[in-house]
Amino acid sequence: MADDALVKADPILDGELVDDTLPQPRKRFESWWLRSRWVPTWFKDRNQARQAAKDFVAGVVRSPFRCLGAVARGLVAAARWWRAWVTVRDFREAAEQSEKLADKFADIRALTLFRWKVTGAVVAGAASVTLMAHLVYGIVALWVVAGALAVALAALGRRREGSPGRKAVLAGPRTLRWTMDPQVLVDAFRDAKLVGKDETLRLVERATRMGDGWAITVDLPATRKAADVIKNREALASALAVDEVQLIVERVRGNGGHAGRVAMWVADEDPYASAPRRTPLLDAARWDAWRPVPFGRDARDRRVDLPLVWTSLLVGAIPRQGKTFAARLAAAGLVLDPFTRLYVADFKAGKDWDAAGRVAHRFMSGDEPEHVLALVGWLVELVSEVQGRFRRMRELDDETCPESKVTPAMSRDRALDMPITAIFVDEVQVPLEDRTPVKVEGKTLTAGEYVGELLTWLAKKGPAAGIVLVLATQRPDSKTIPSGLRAVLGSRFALRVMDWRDSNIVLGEQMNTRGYDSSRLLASHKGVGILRPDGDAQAGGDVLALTVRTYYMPNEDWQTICRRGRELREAEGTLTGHAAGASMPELEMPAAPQIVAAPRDDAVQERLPEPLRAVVEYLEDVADDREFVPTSELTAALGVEAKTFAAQMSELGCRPTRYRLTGDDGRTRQVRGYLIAEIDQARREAASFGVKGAS
Ligand SMILES: Nc1ncnc2c1ncn2[C@@H]1O[C@H](COP(=O)(O)OP(=O)(O)OP(=O)(O)O)[C@@H](O)[C@H]1O
Repeated sequence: MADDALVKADPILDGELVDDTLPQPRKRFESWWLRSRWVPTWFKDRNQARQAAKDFVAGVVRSPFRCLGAVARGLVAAARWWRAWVTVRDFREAAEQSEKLADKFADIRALTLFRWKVTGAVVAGAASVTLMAHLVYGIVALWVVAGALAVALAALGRRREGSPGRKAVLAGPRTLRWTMDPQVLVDAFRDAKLVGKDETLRLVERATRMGDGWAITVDLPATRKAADVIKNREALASALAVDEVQLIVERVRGNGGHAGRVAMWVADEDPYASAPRRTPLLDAARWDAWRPVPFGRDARDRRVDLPLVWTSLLVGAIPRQGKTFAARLAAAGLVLDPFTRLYVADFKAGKDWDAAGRVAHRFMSGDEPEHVLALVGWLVELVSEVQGRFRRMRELDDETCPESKVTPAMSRDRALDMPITAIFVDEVQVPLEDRTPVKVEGKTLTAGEYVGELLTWLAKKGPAAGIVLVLATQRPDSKTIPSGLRAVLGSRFALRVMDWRDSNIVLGEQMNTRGYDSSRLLASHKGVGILRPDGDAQAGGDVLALTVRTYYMPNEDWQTICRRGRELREAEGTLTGHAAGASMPELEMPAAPQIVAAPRDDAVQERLPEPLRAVVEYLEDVADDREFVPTSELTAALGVEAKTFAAQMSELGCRPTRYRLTGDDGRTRQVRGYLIAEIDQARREAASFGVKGAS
């Protein structure tokens, strides 16, 4: 195809290198101007100035109508006052209340008559004065009188701050009224119980048109928190009469913000109803894996990029919501970097990932037990790769490797052989739930448990060594994804799930109470999910999480990207493994369950509670394949007192049992001790608890 042959060149940029990590000089006046409370915001910001000009023009155009309205209201108010005066209403009501109306009737009538006369005299006097003025000064006098009367009536009928006049029972749609009348916004905050009855908001930035919606920044009253507004976004959306997907509420952080400053944006219509956008990677000739990958757009149509290096990603959702599409987007950026090594395991066994076979170092698609065992093989391979990388990094000089972390230069240096290596596992619940037995260090585990352990180890240790883990699952429940694994996956993306518990499992505990619950997303909003970026990687600036609609990358675009990735690898000479046509190494597809060594994690071992740590170390030193170890042997070896030892071990979940042992003399005796499997179970539980506690 002709478009295959055409490769877009990188843009040629001309510029000057500026080290913006150094403190930048800023002119004092400029700094004062921008920070001062006395300088109006429209002098500081072009957008605000434009909006102020628009508001001014709108104000001028609307002013005759507003003036007319005020005069009419004034006329009504004056008429009401006069009626009450002329009928002596206050006197009459007081008499009614004290049940003396009959006694006072004559007085009231006399007073009414008198007030009518006064009214008549005033009207006649005013009319004759006006007439005389007209005769003396002509028509001008009439205009002056009418003008003075209008001004007086308009002043009487003007809307006073905080009293927007009489409210109709059915006020009609509230939508967007707040953009013109900030009092409506204050009322909405009060109705949503975000501010008290006597509290009000302070306008920081007036309502401005931004994209296809309106943005406004307000300060909450002292002690009220922006986090609560985010949490109760739905109530505020209801008070403003918009769908909650149209309302974006963010806390303003950093220098210009504080805990009570809220930036709101209200979309004119459902921001996800429009056609999805294609990924910009389609136009990129190549990509750098170290650059955050274009992932999607938020409701305000701002681009959201996802850093992948030095972190890992968990994608969770119910079926058909766009999980695979999201994971493929992350993969696309790495496919377009020829220095990246890819492992792709598609347990969905569909066609979605097939194109990755052209570029991947290891690739498989299937959901049989042999595929799970192949994955075990890959993971073991990656574990030893990570251990090897750390060993080699220790030997490198400080200039090449300043810390025990892969750098961009190191990842591209072929002599060092430490490329960014990403492993994508779609439908990761399939291997995690597999029950095929595998023997590890003489102990039998299910393949699922072992995959869980290996993935946890890789997610914890791998990122610094340039390993990126991307896992997608259809079943984000606590039984499928071990908590130890979840705790170490840095970035999370939750598309629609069944309930808030599943959402919390993907996004993290208590996220629903902080206003992030992906079970509330609409089924029709495919590809829309909540992204919780890695705190260290800072994908979304300072936000905790944000709603994103992923770019749309159908299969044909994905194939184009993979084809381009292959061409780039061919040109750089980095095509390896499966993509280069290498036959599957034995490790990849073992015929029978294989014995593989569990990775030893010194850091976790260090954190094991005593005396478990001492027991584990002793058993490792002895290194035999017994099923049972007598208590007497352990107490003698560790030099501890038997009773205390038994109590401590019980607390850690290891209870002693009686076991038949055959002695050297051939006689069988019953001894008390511990099953190795139980000790191992306690070790694993303590280790994963340690990870959770540390994170
Ligand atoms: N960003 C997007 N914009 C619009 N539609 C999308 C987007 N992402 C995914 N979709 C649509 O959602 C459908 C389901 O996507 P995908 O196959 O990724 O779902 P899945 O969650 O992986 O499903 P399963 O669990 O069945 O594997 C796709 O066919 C696609 O048309």
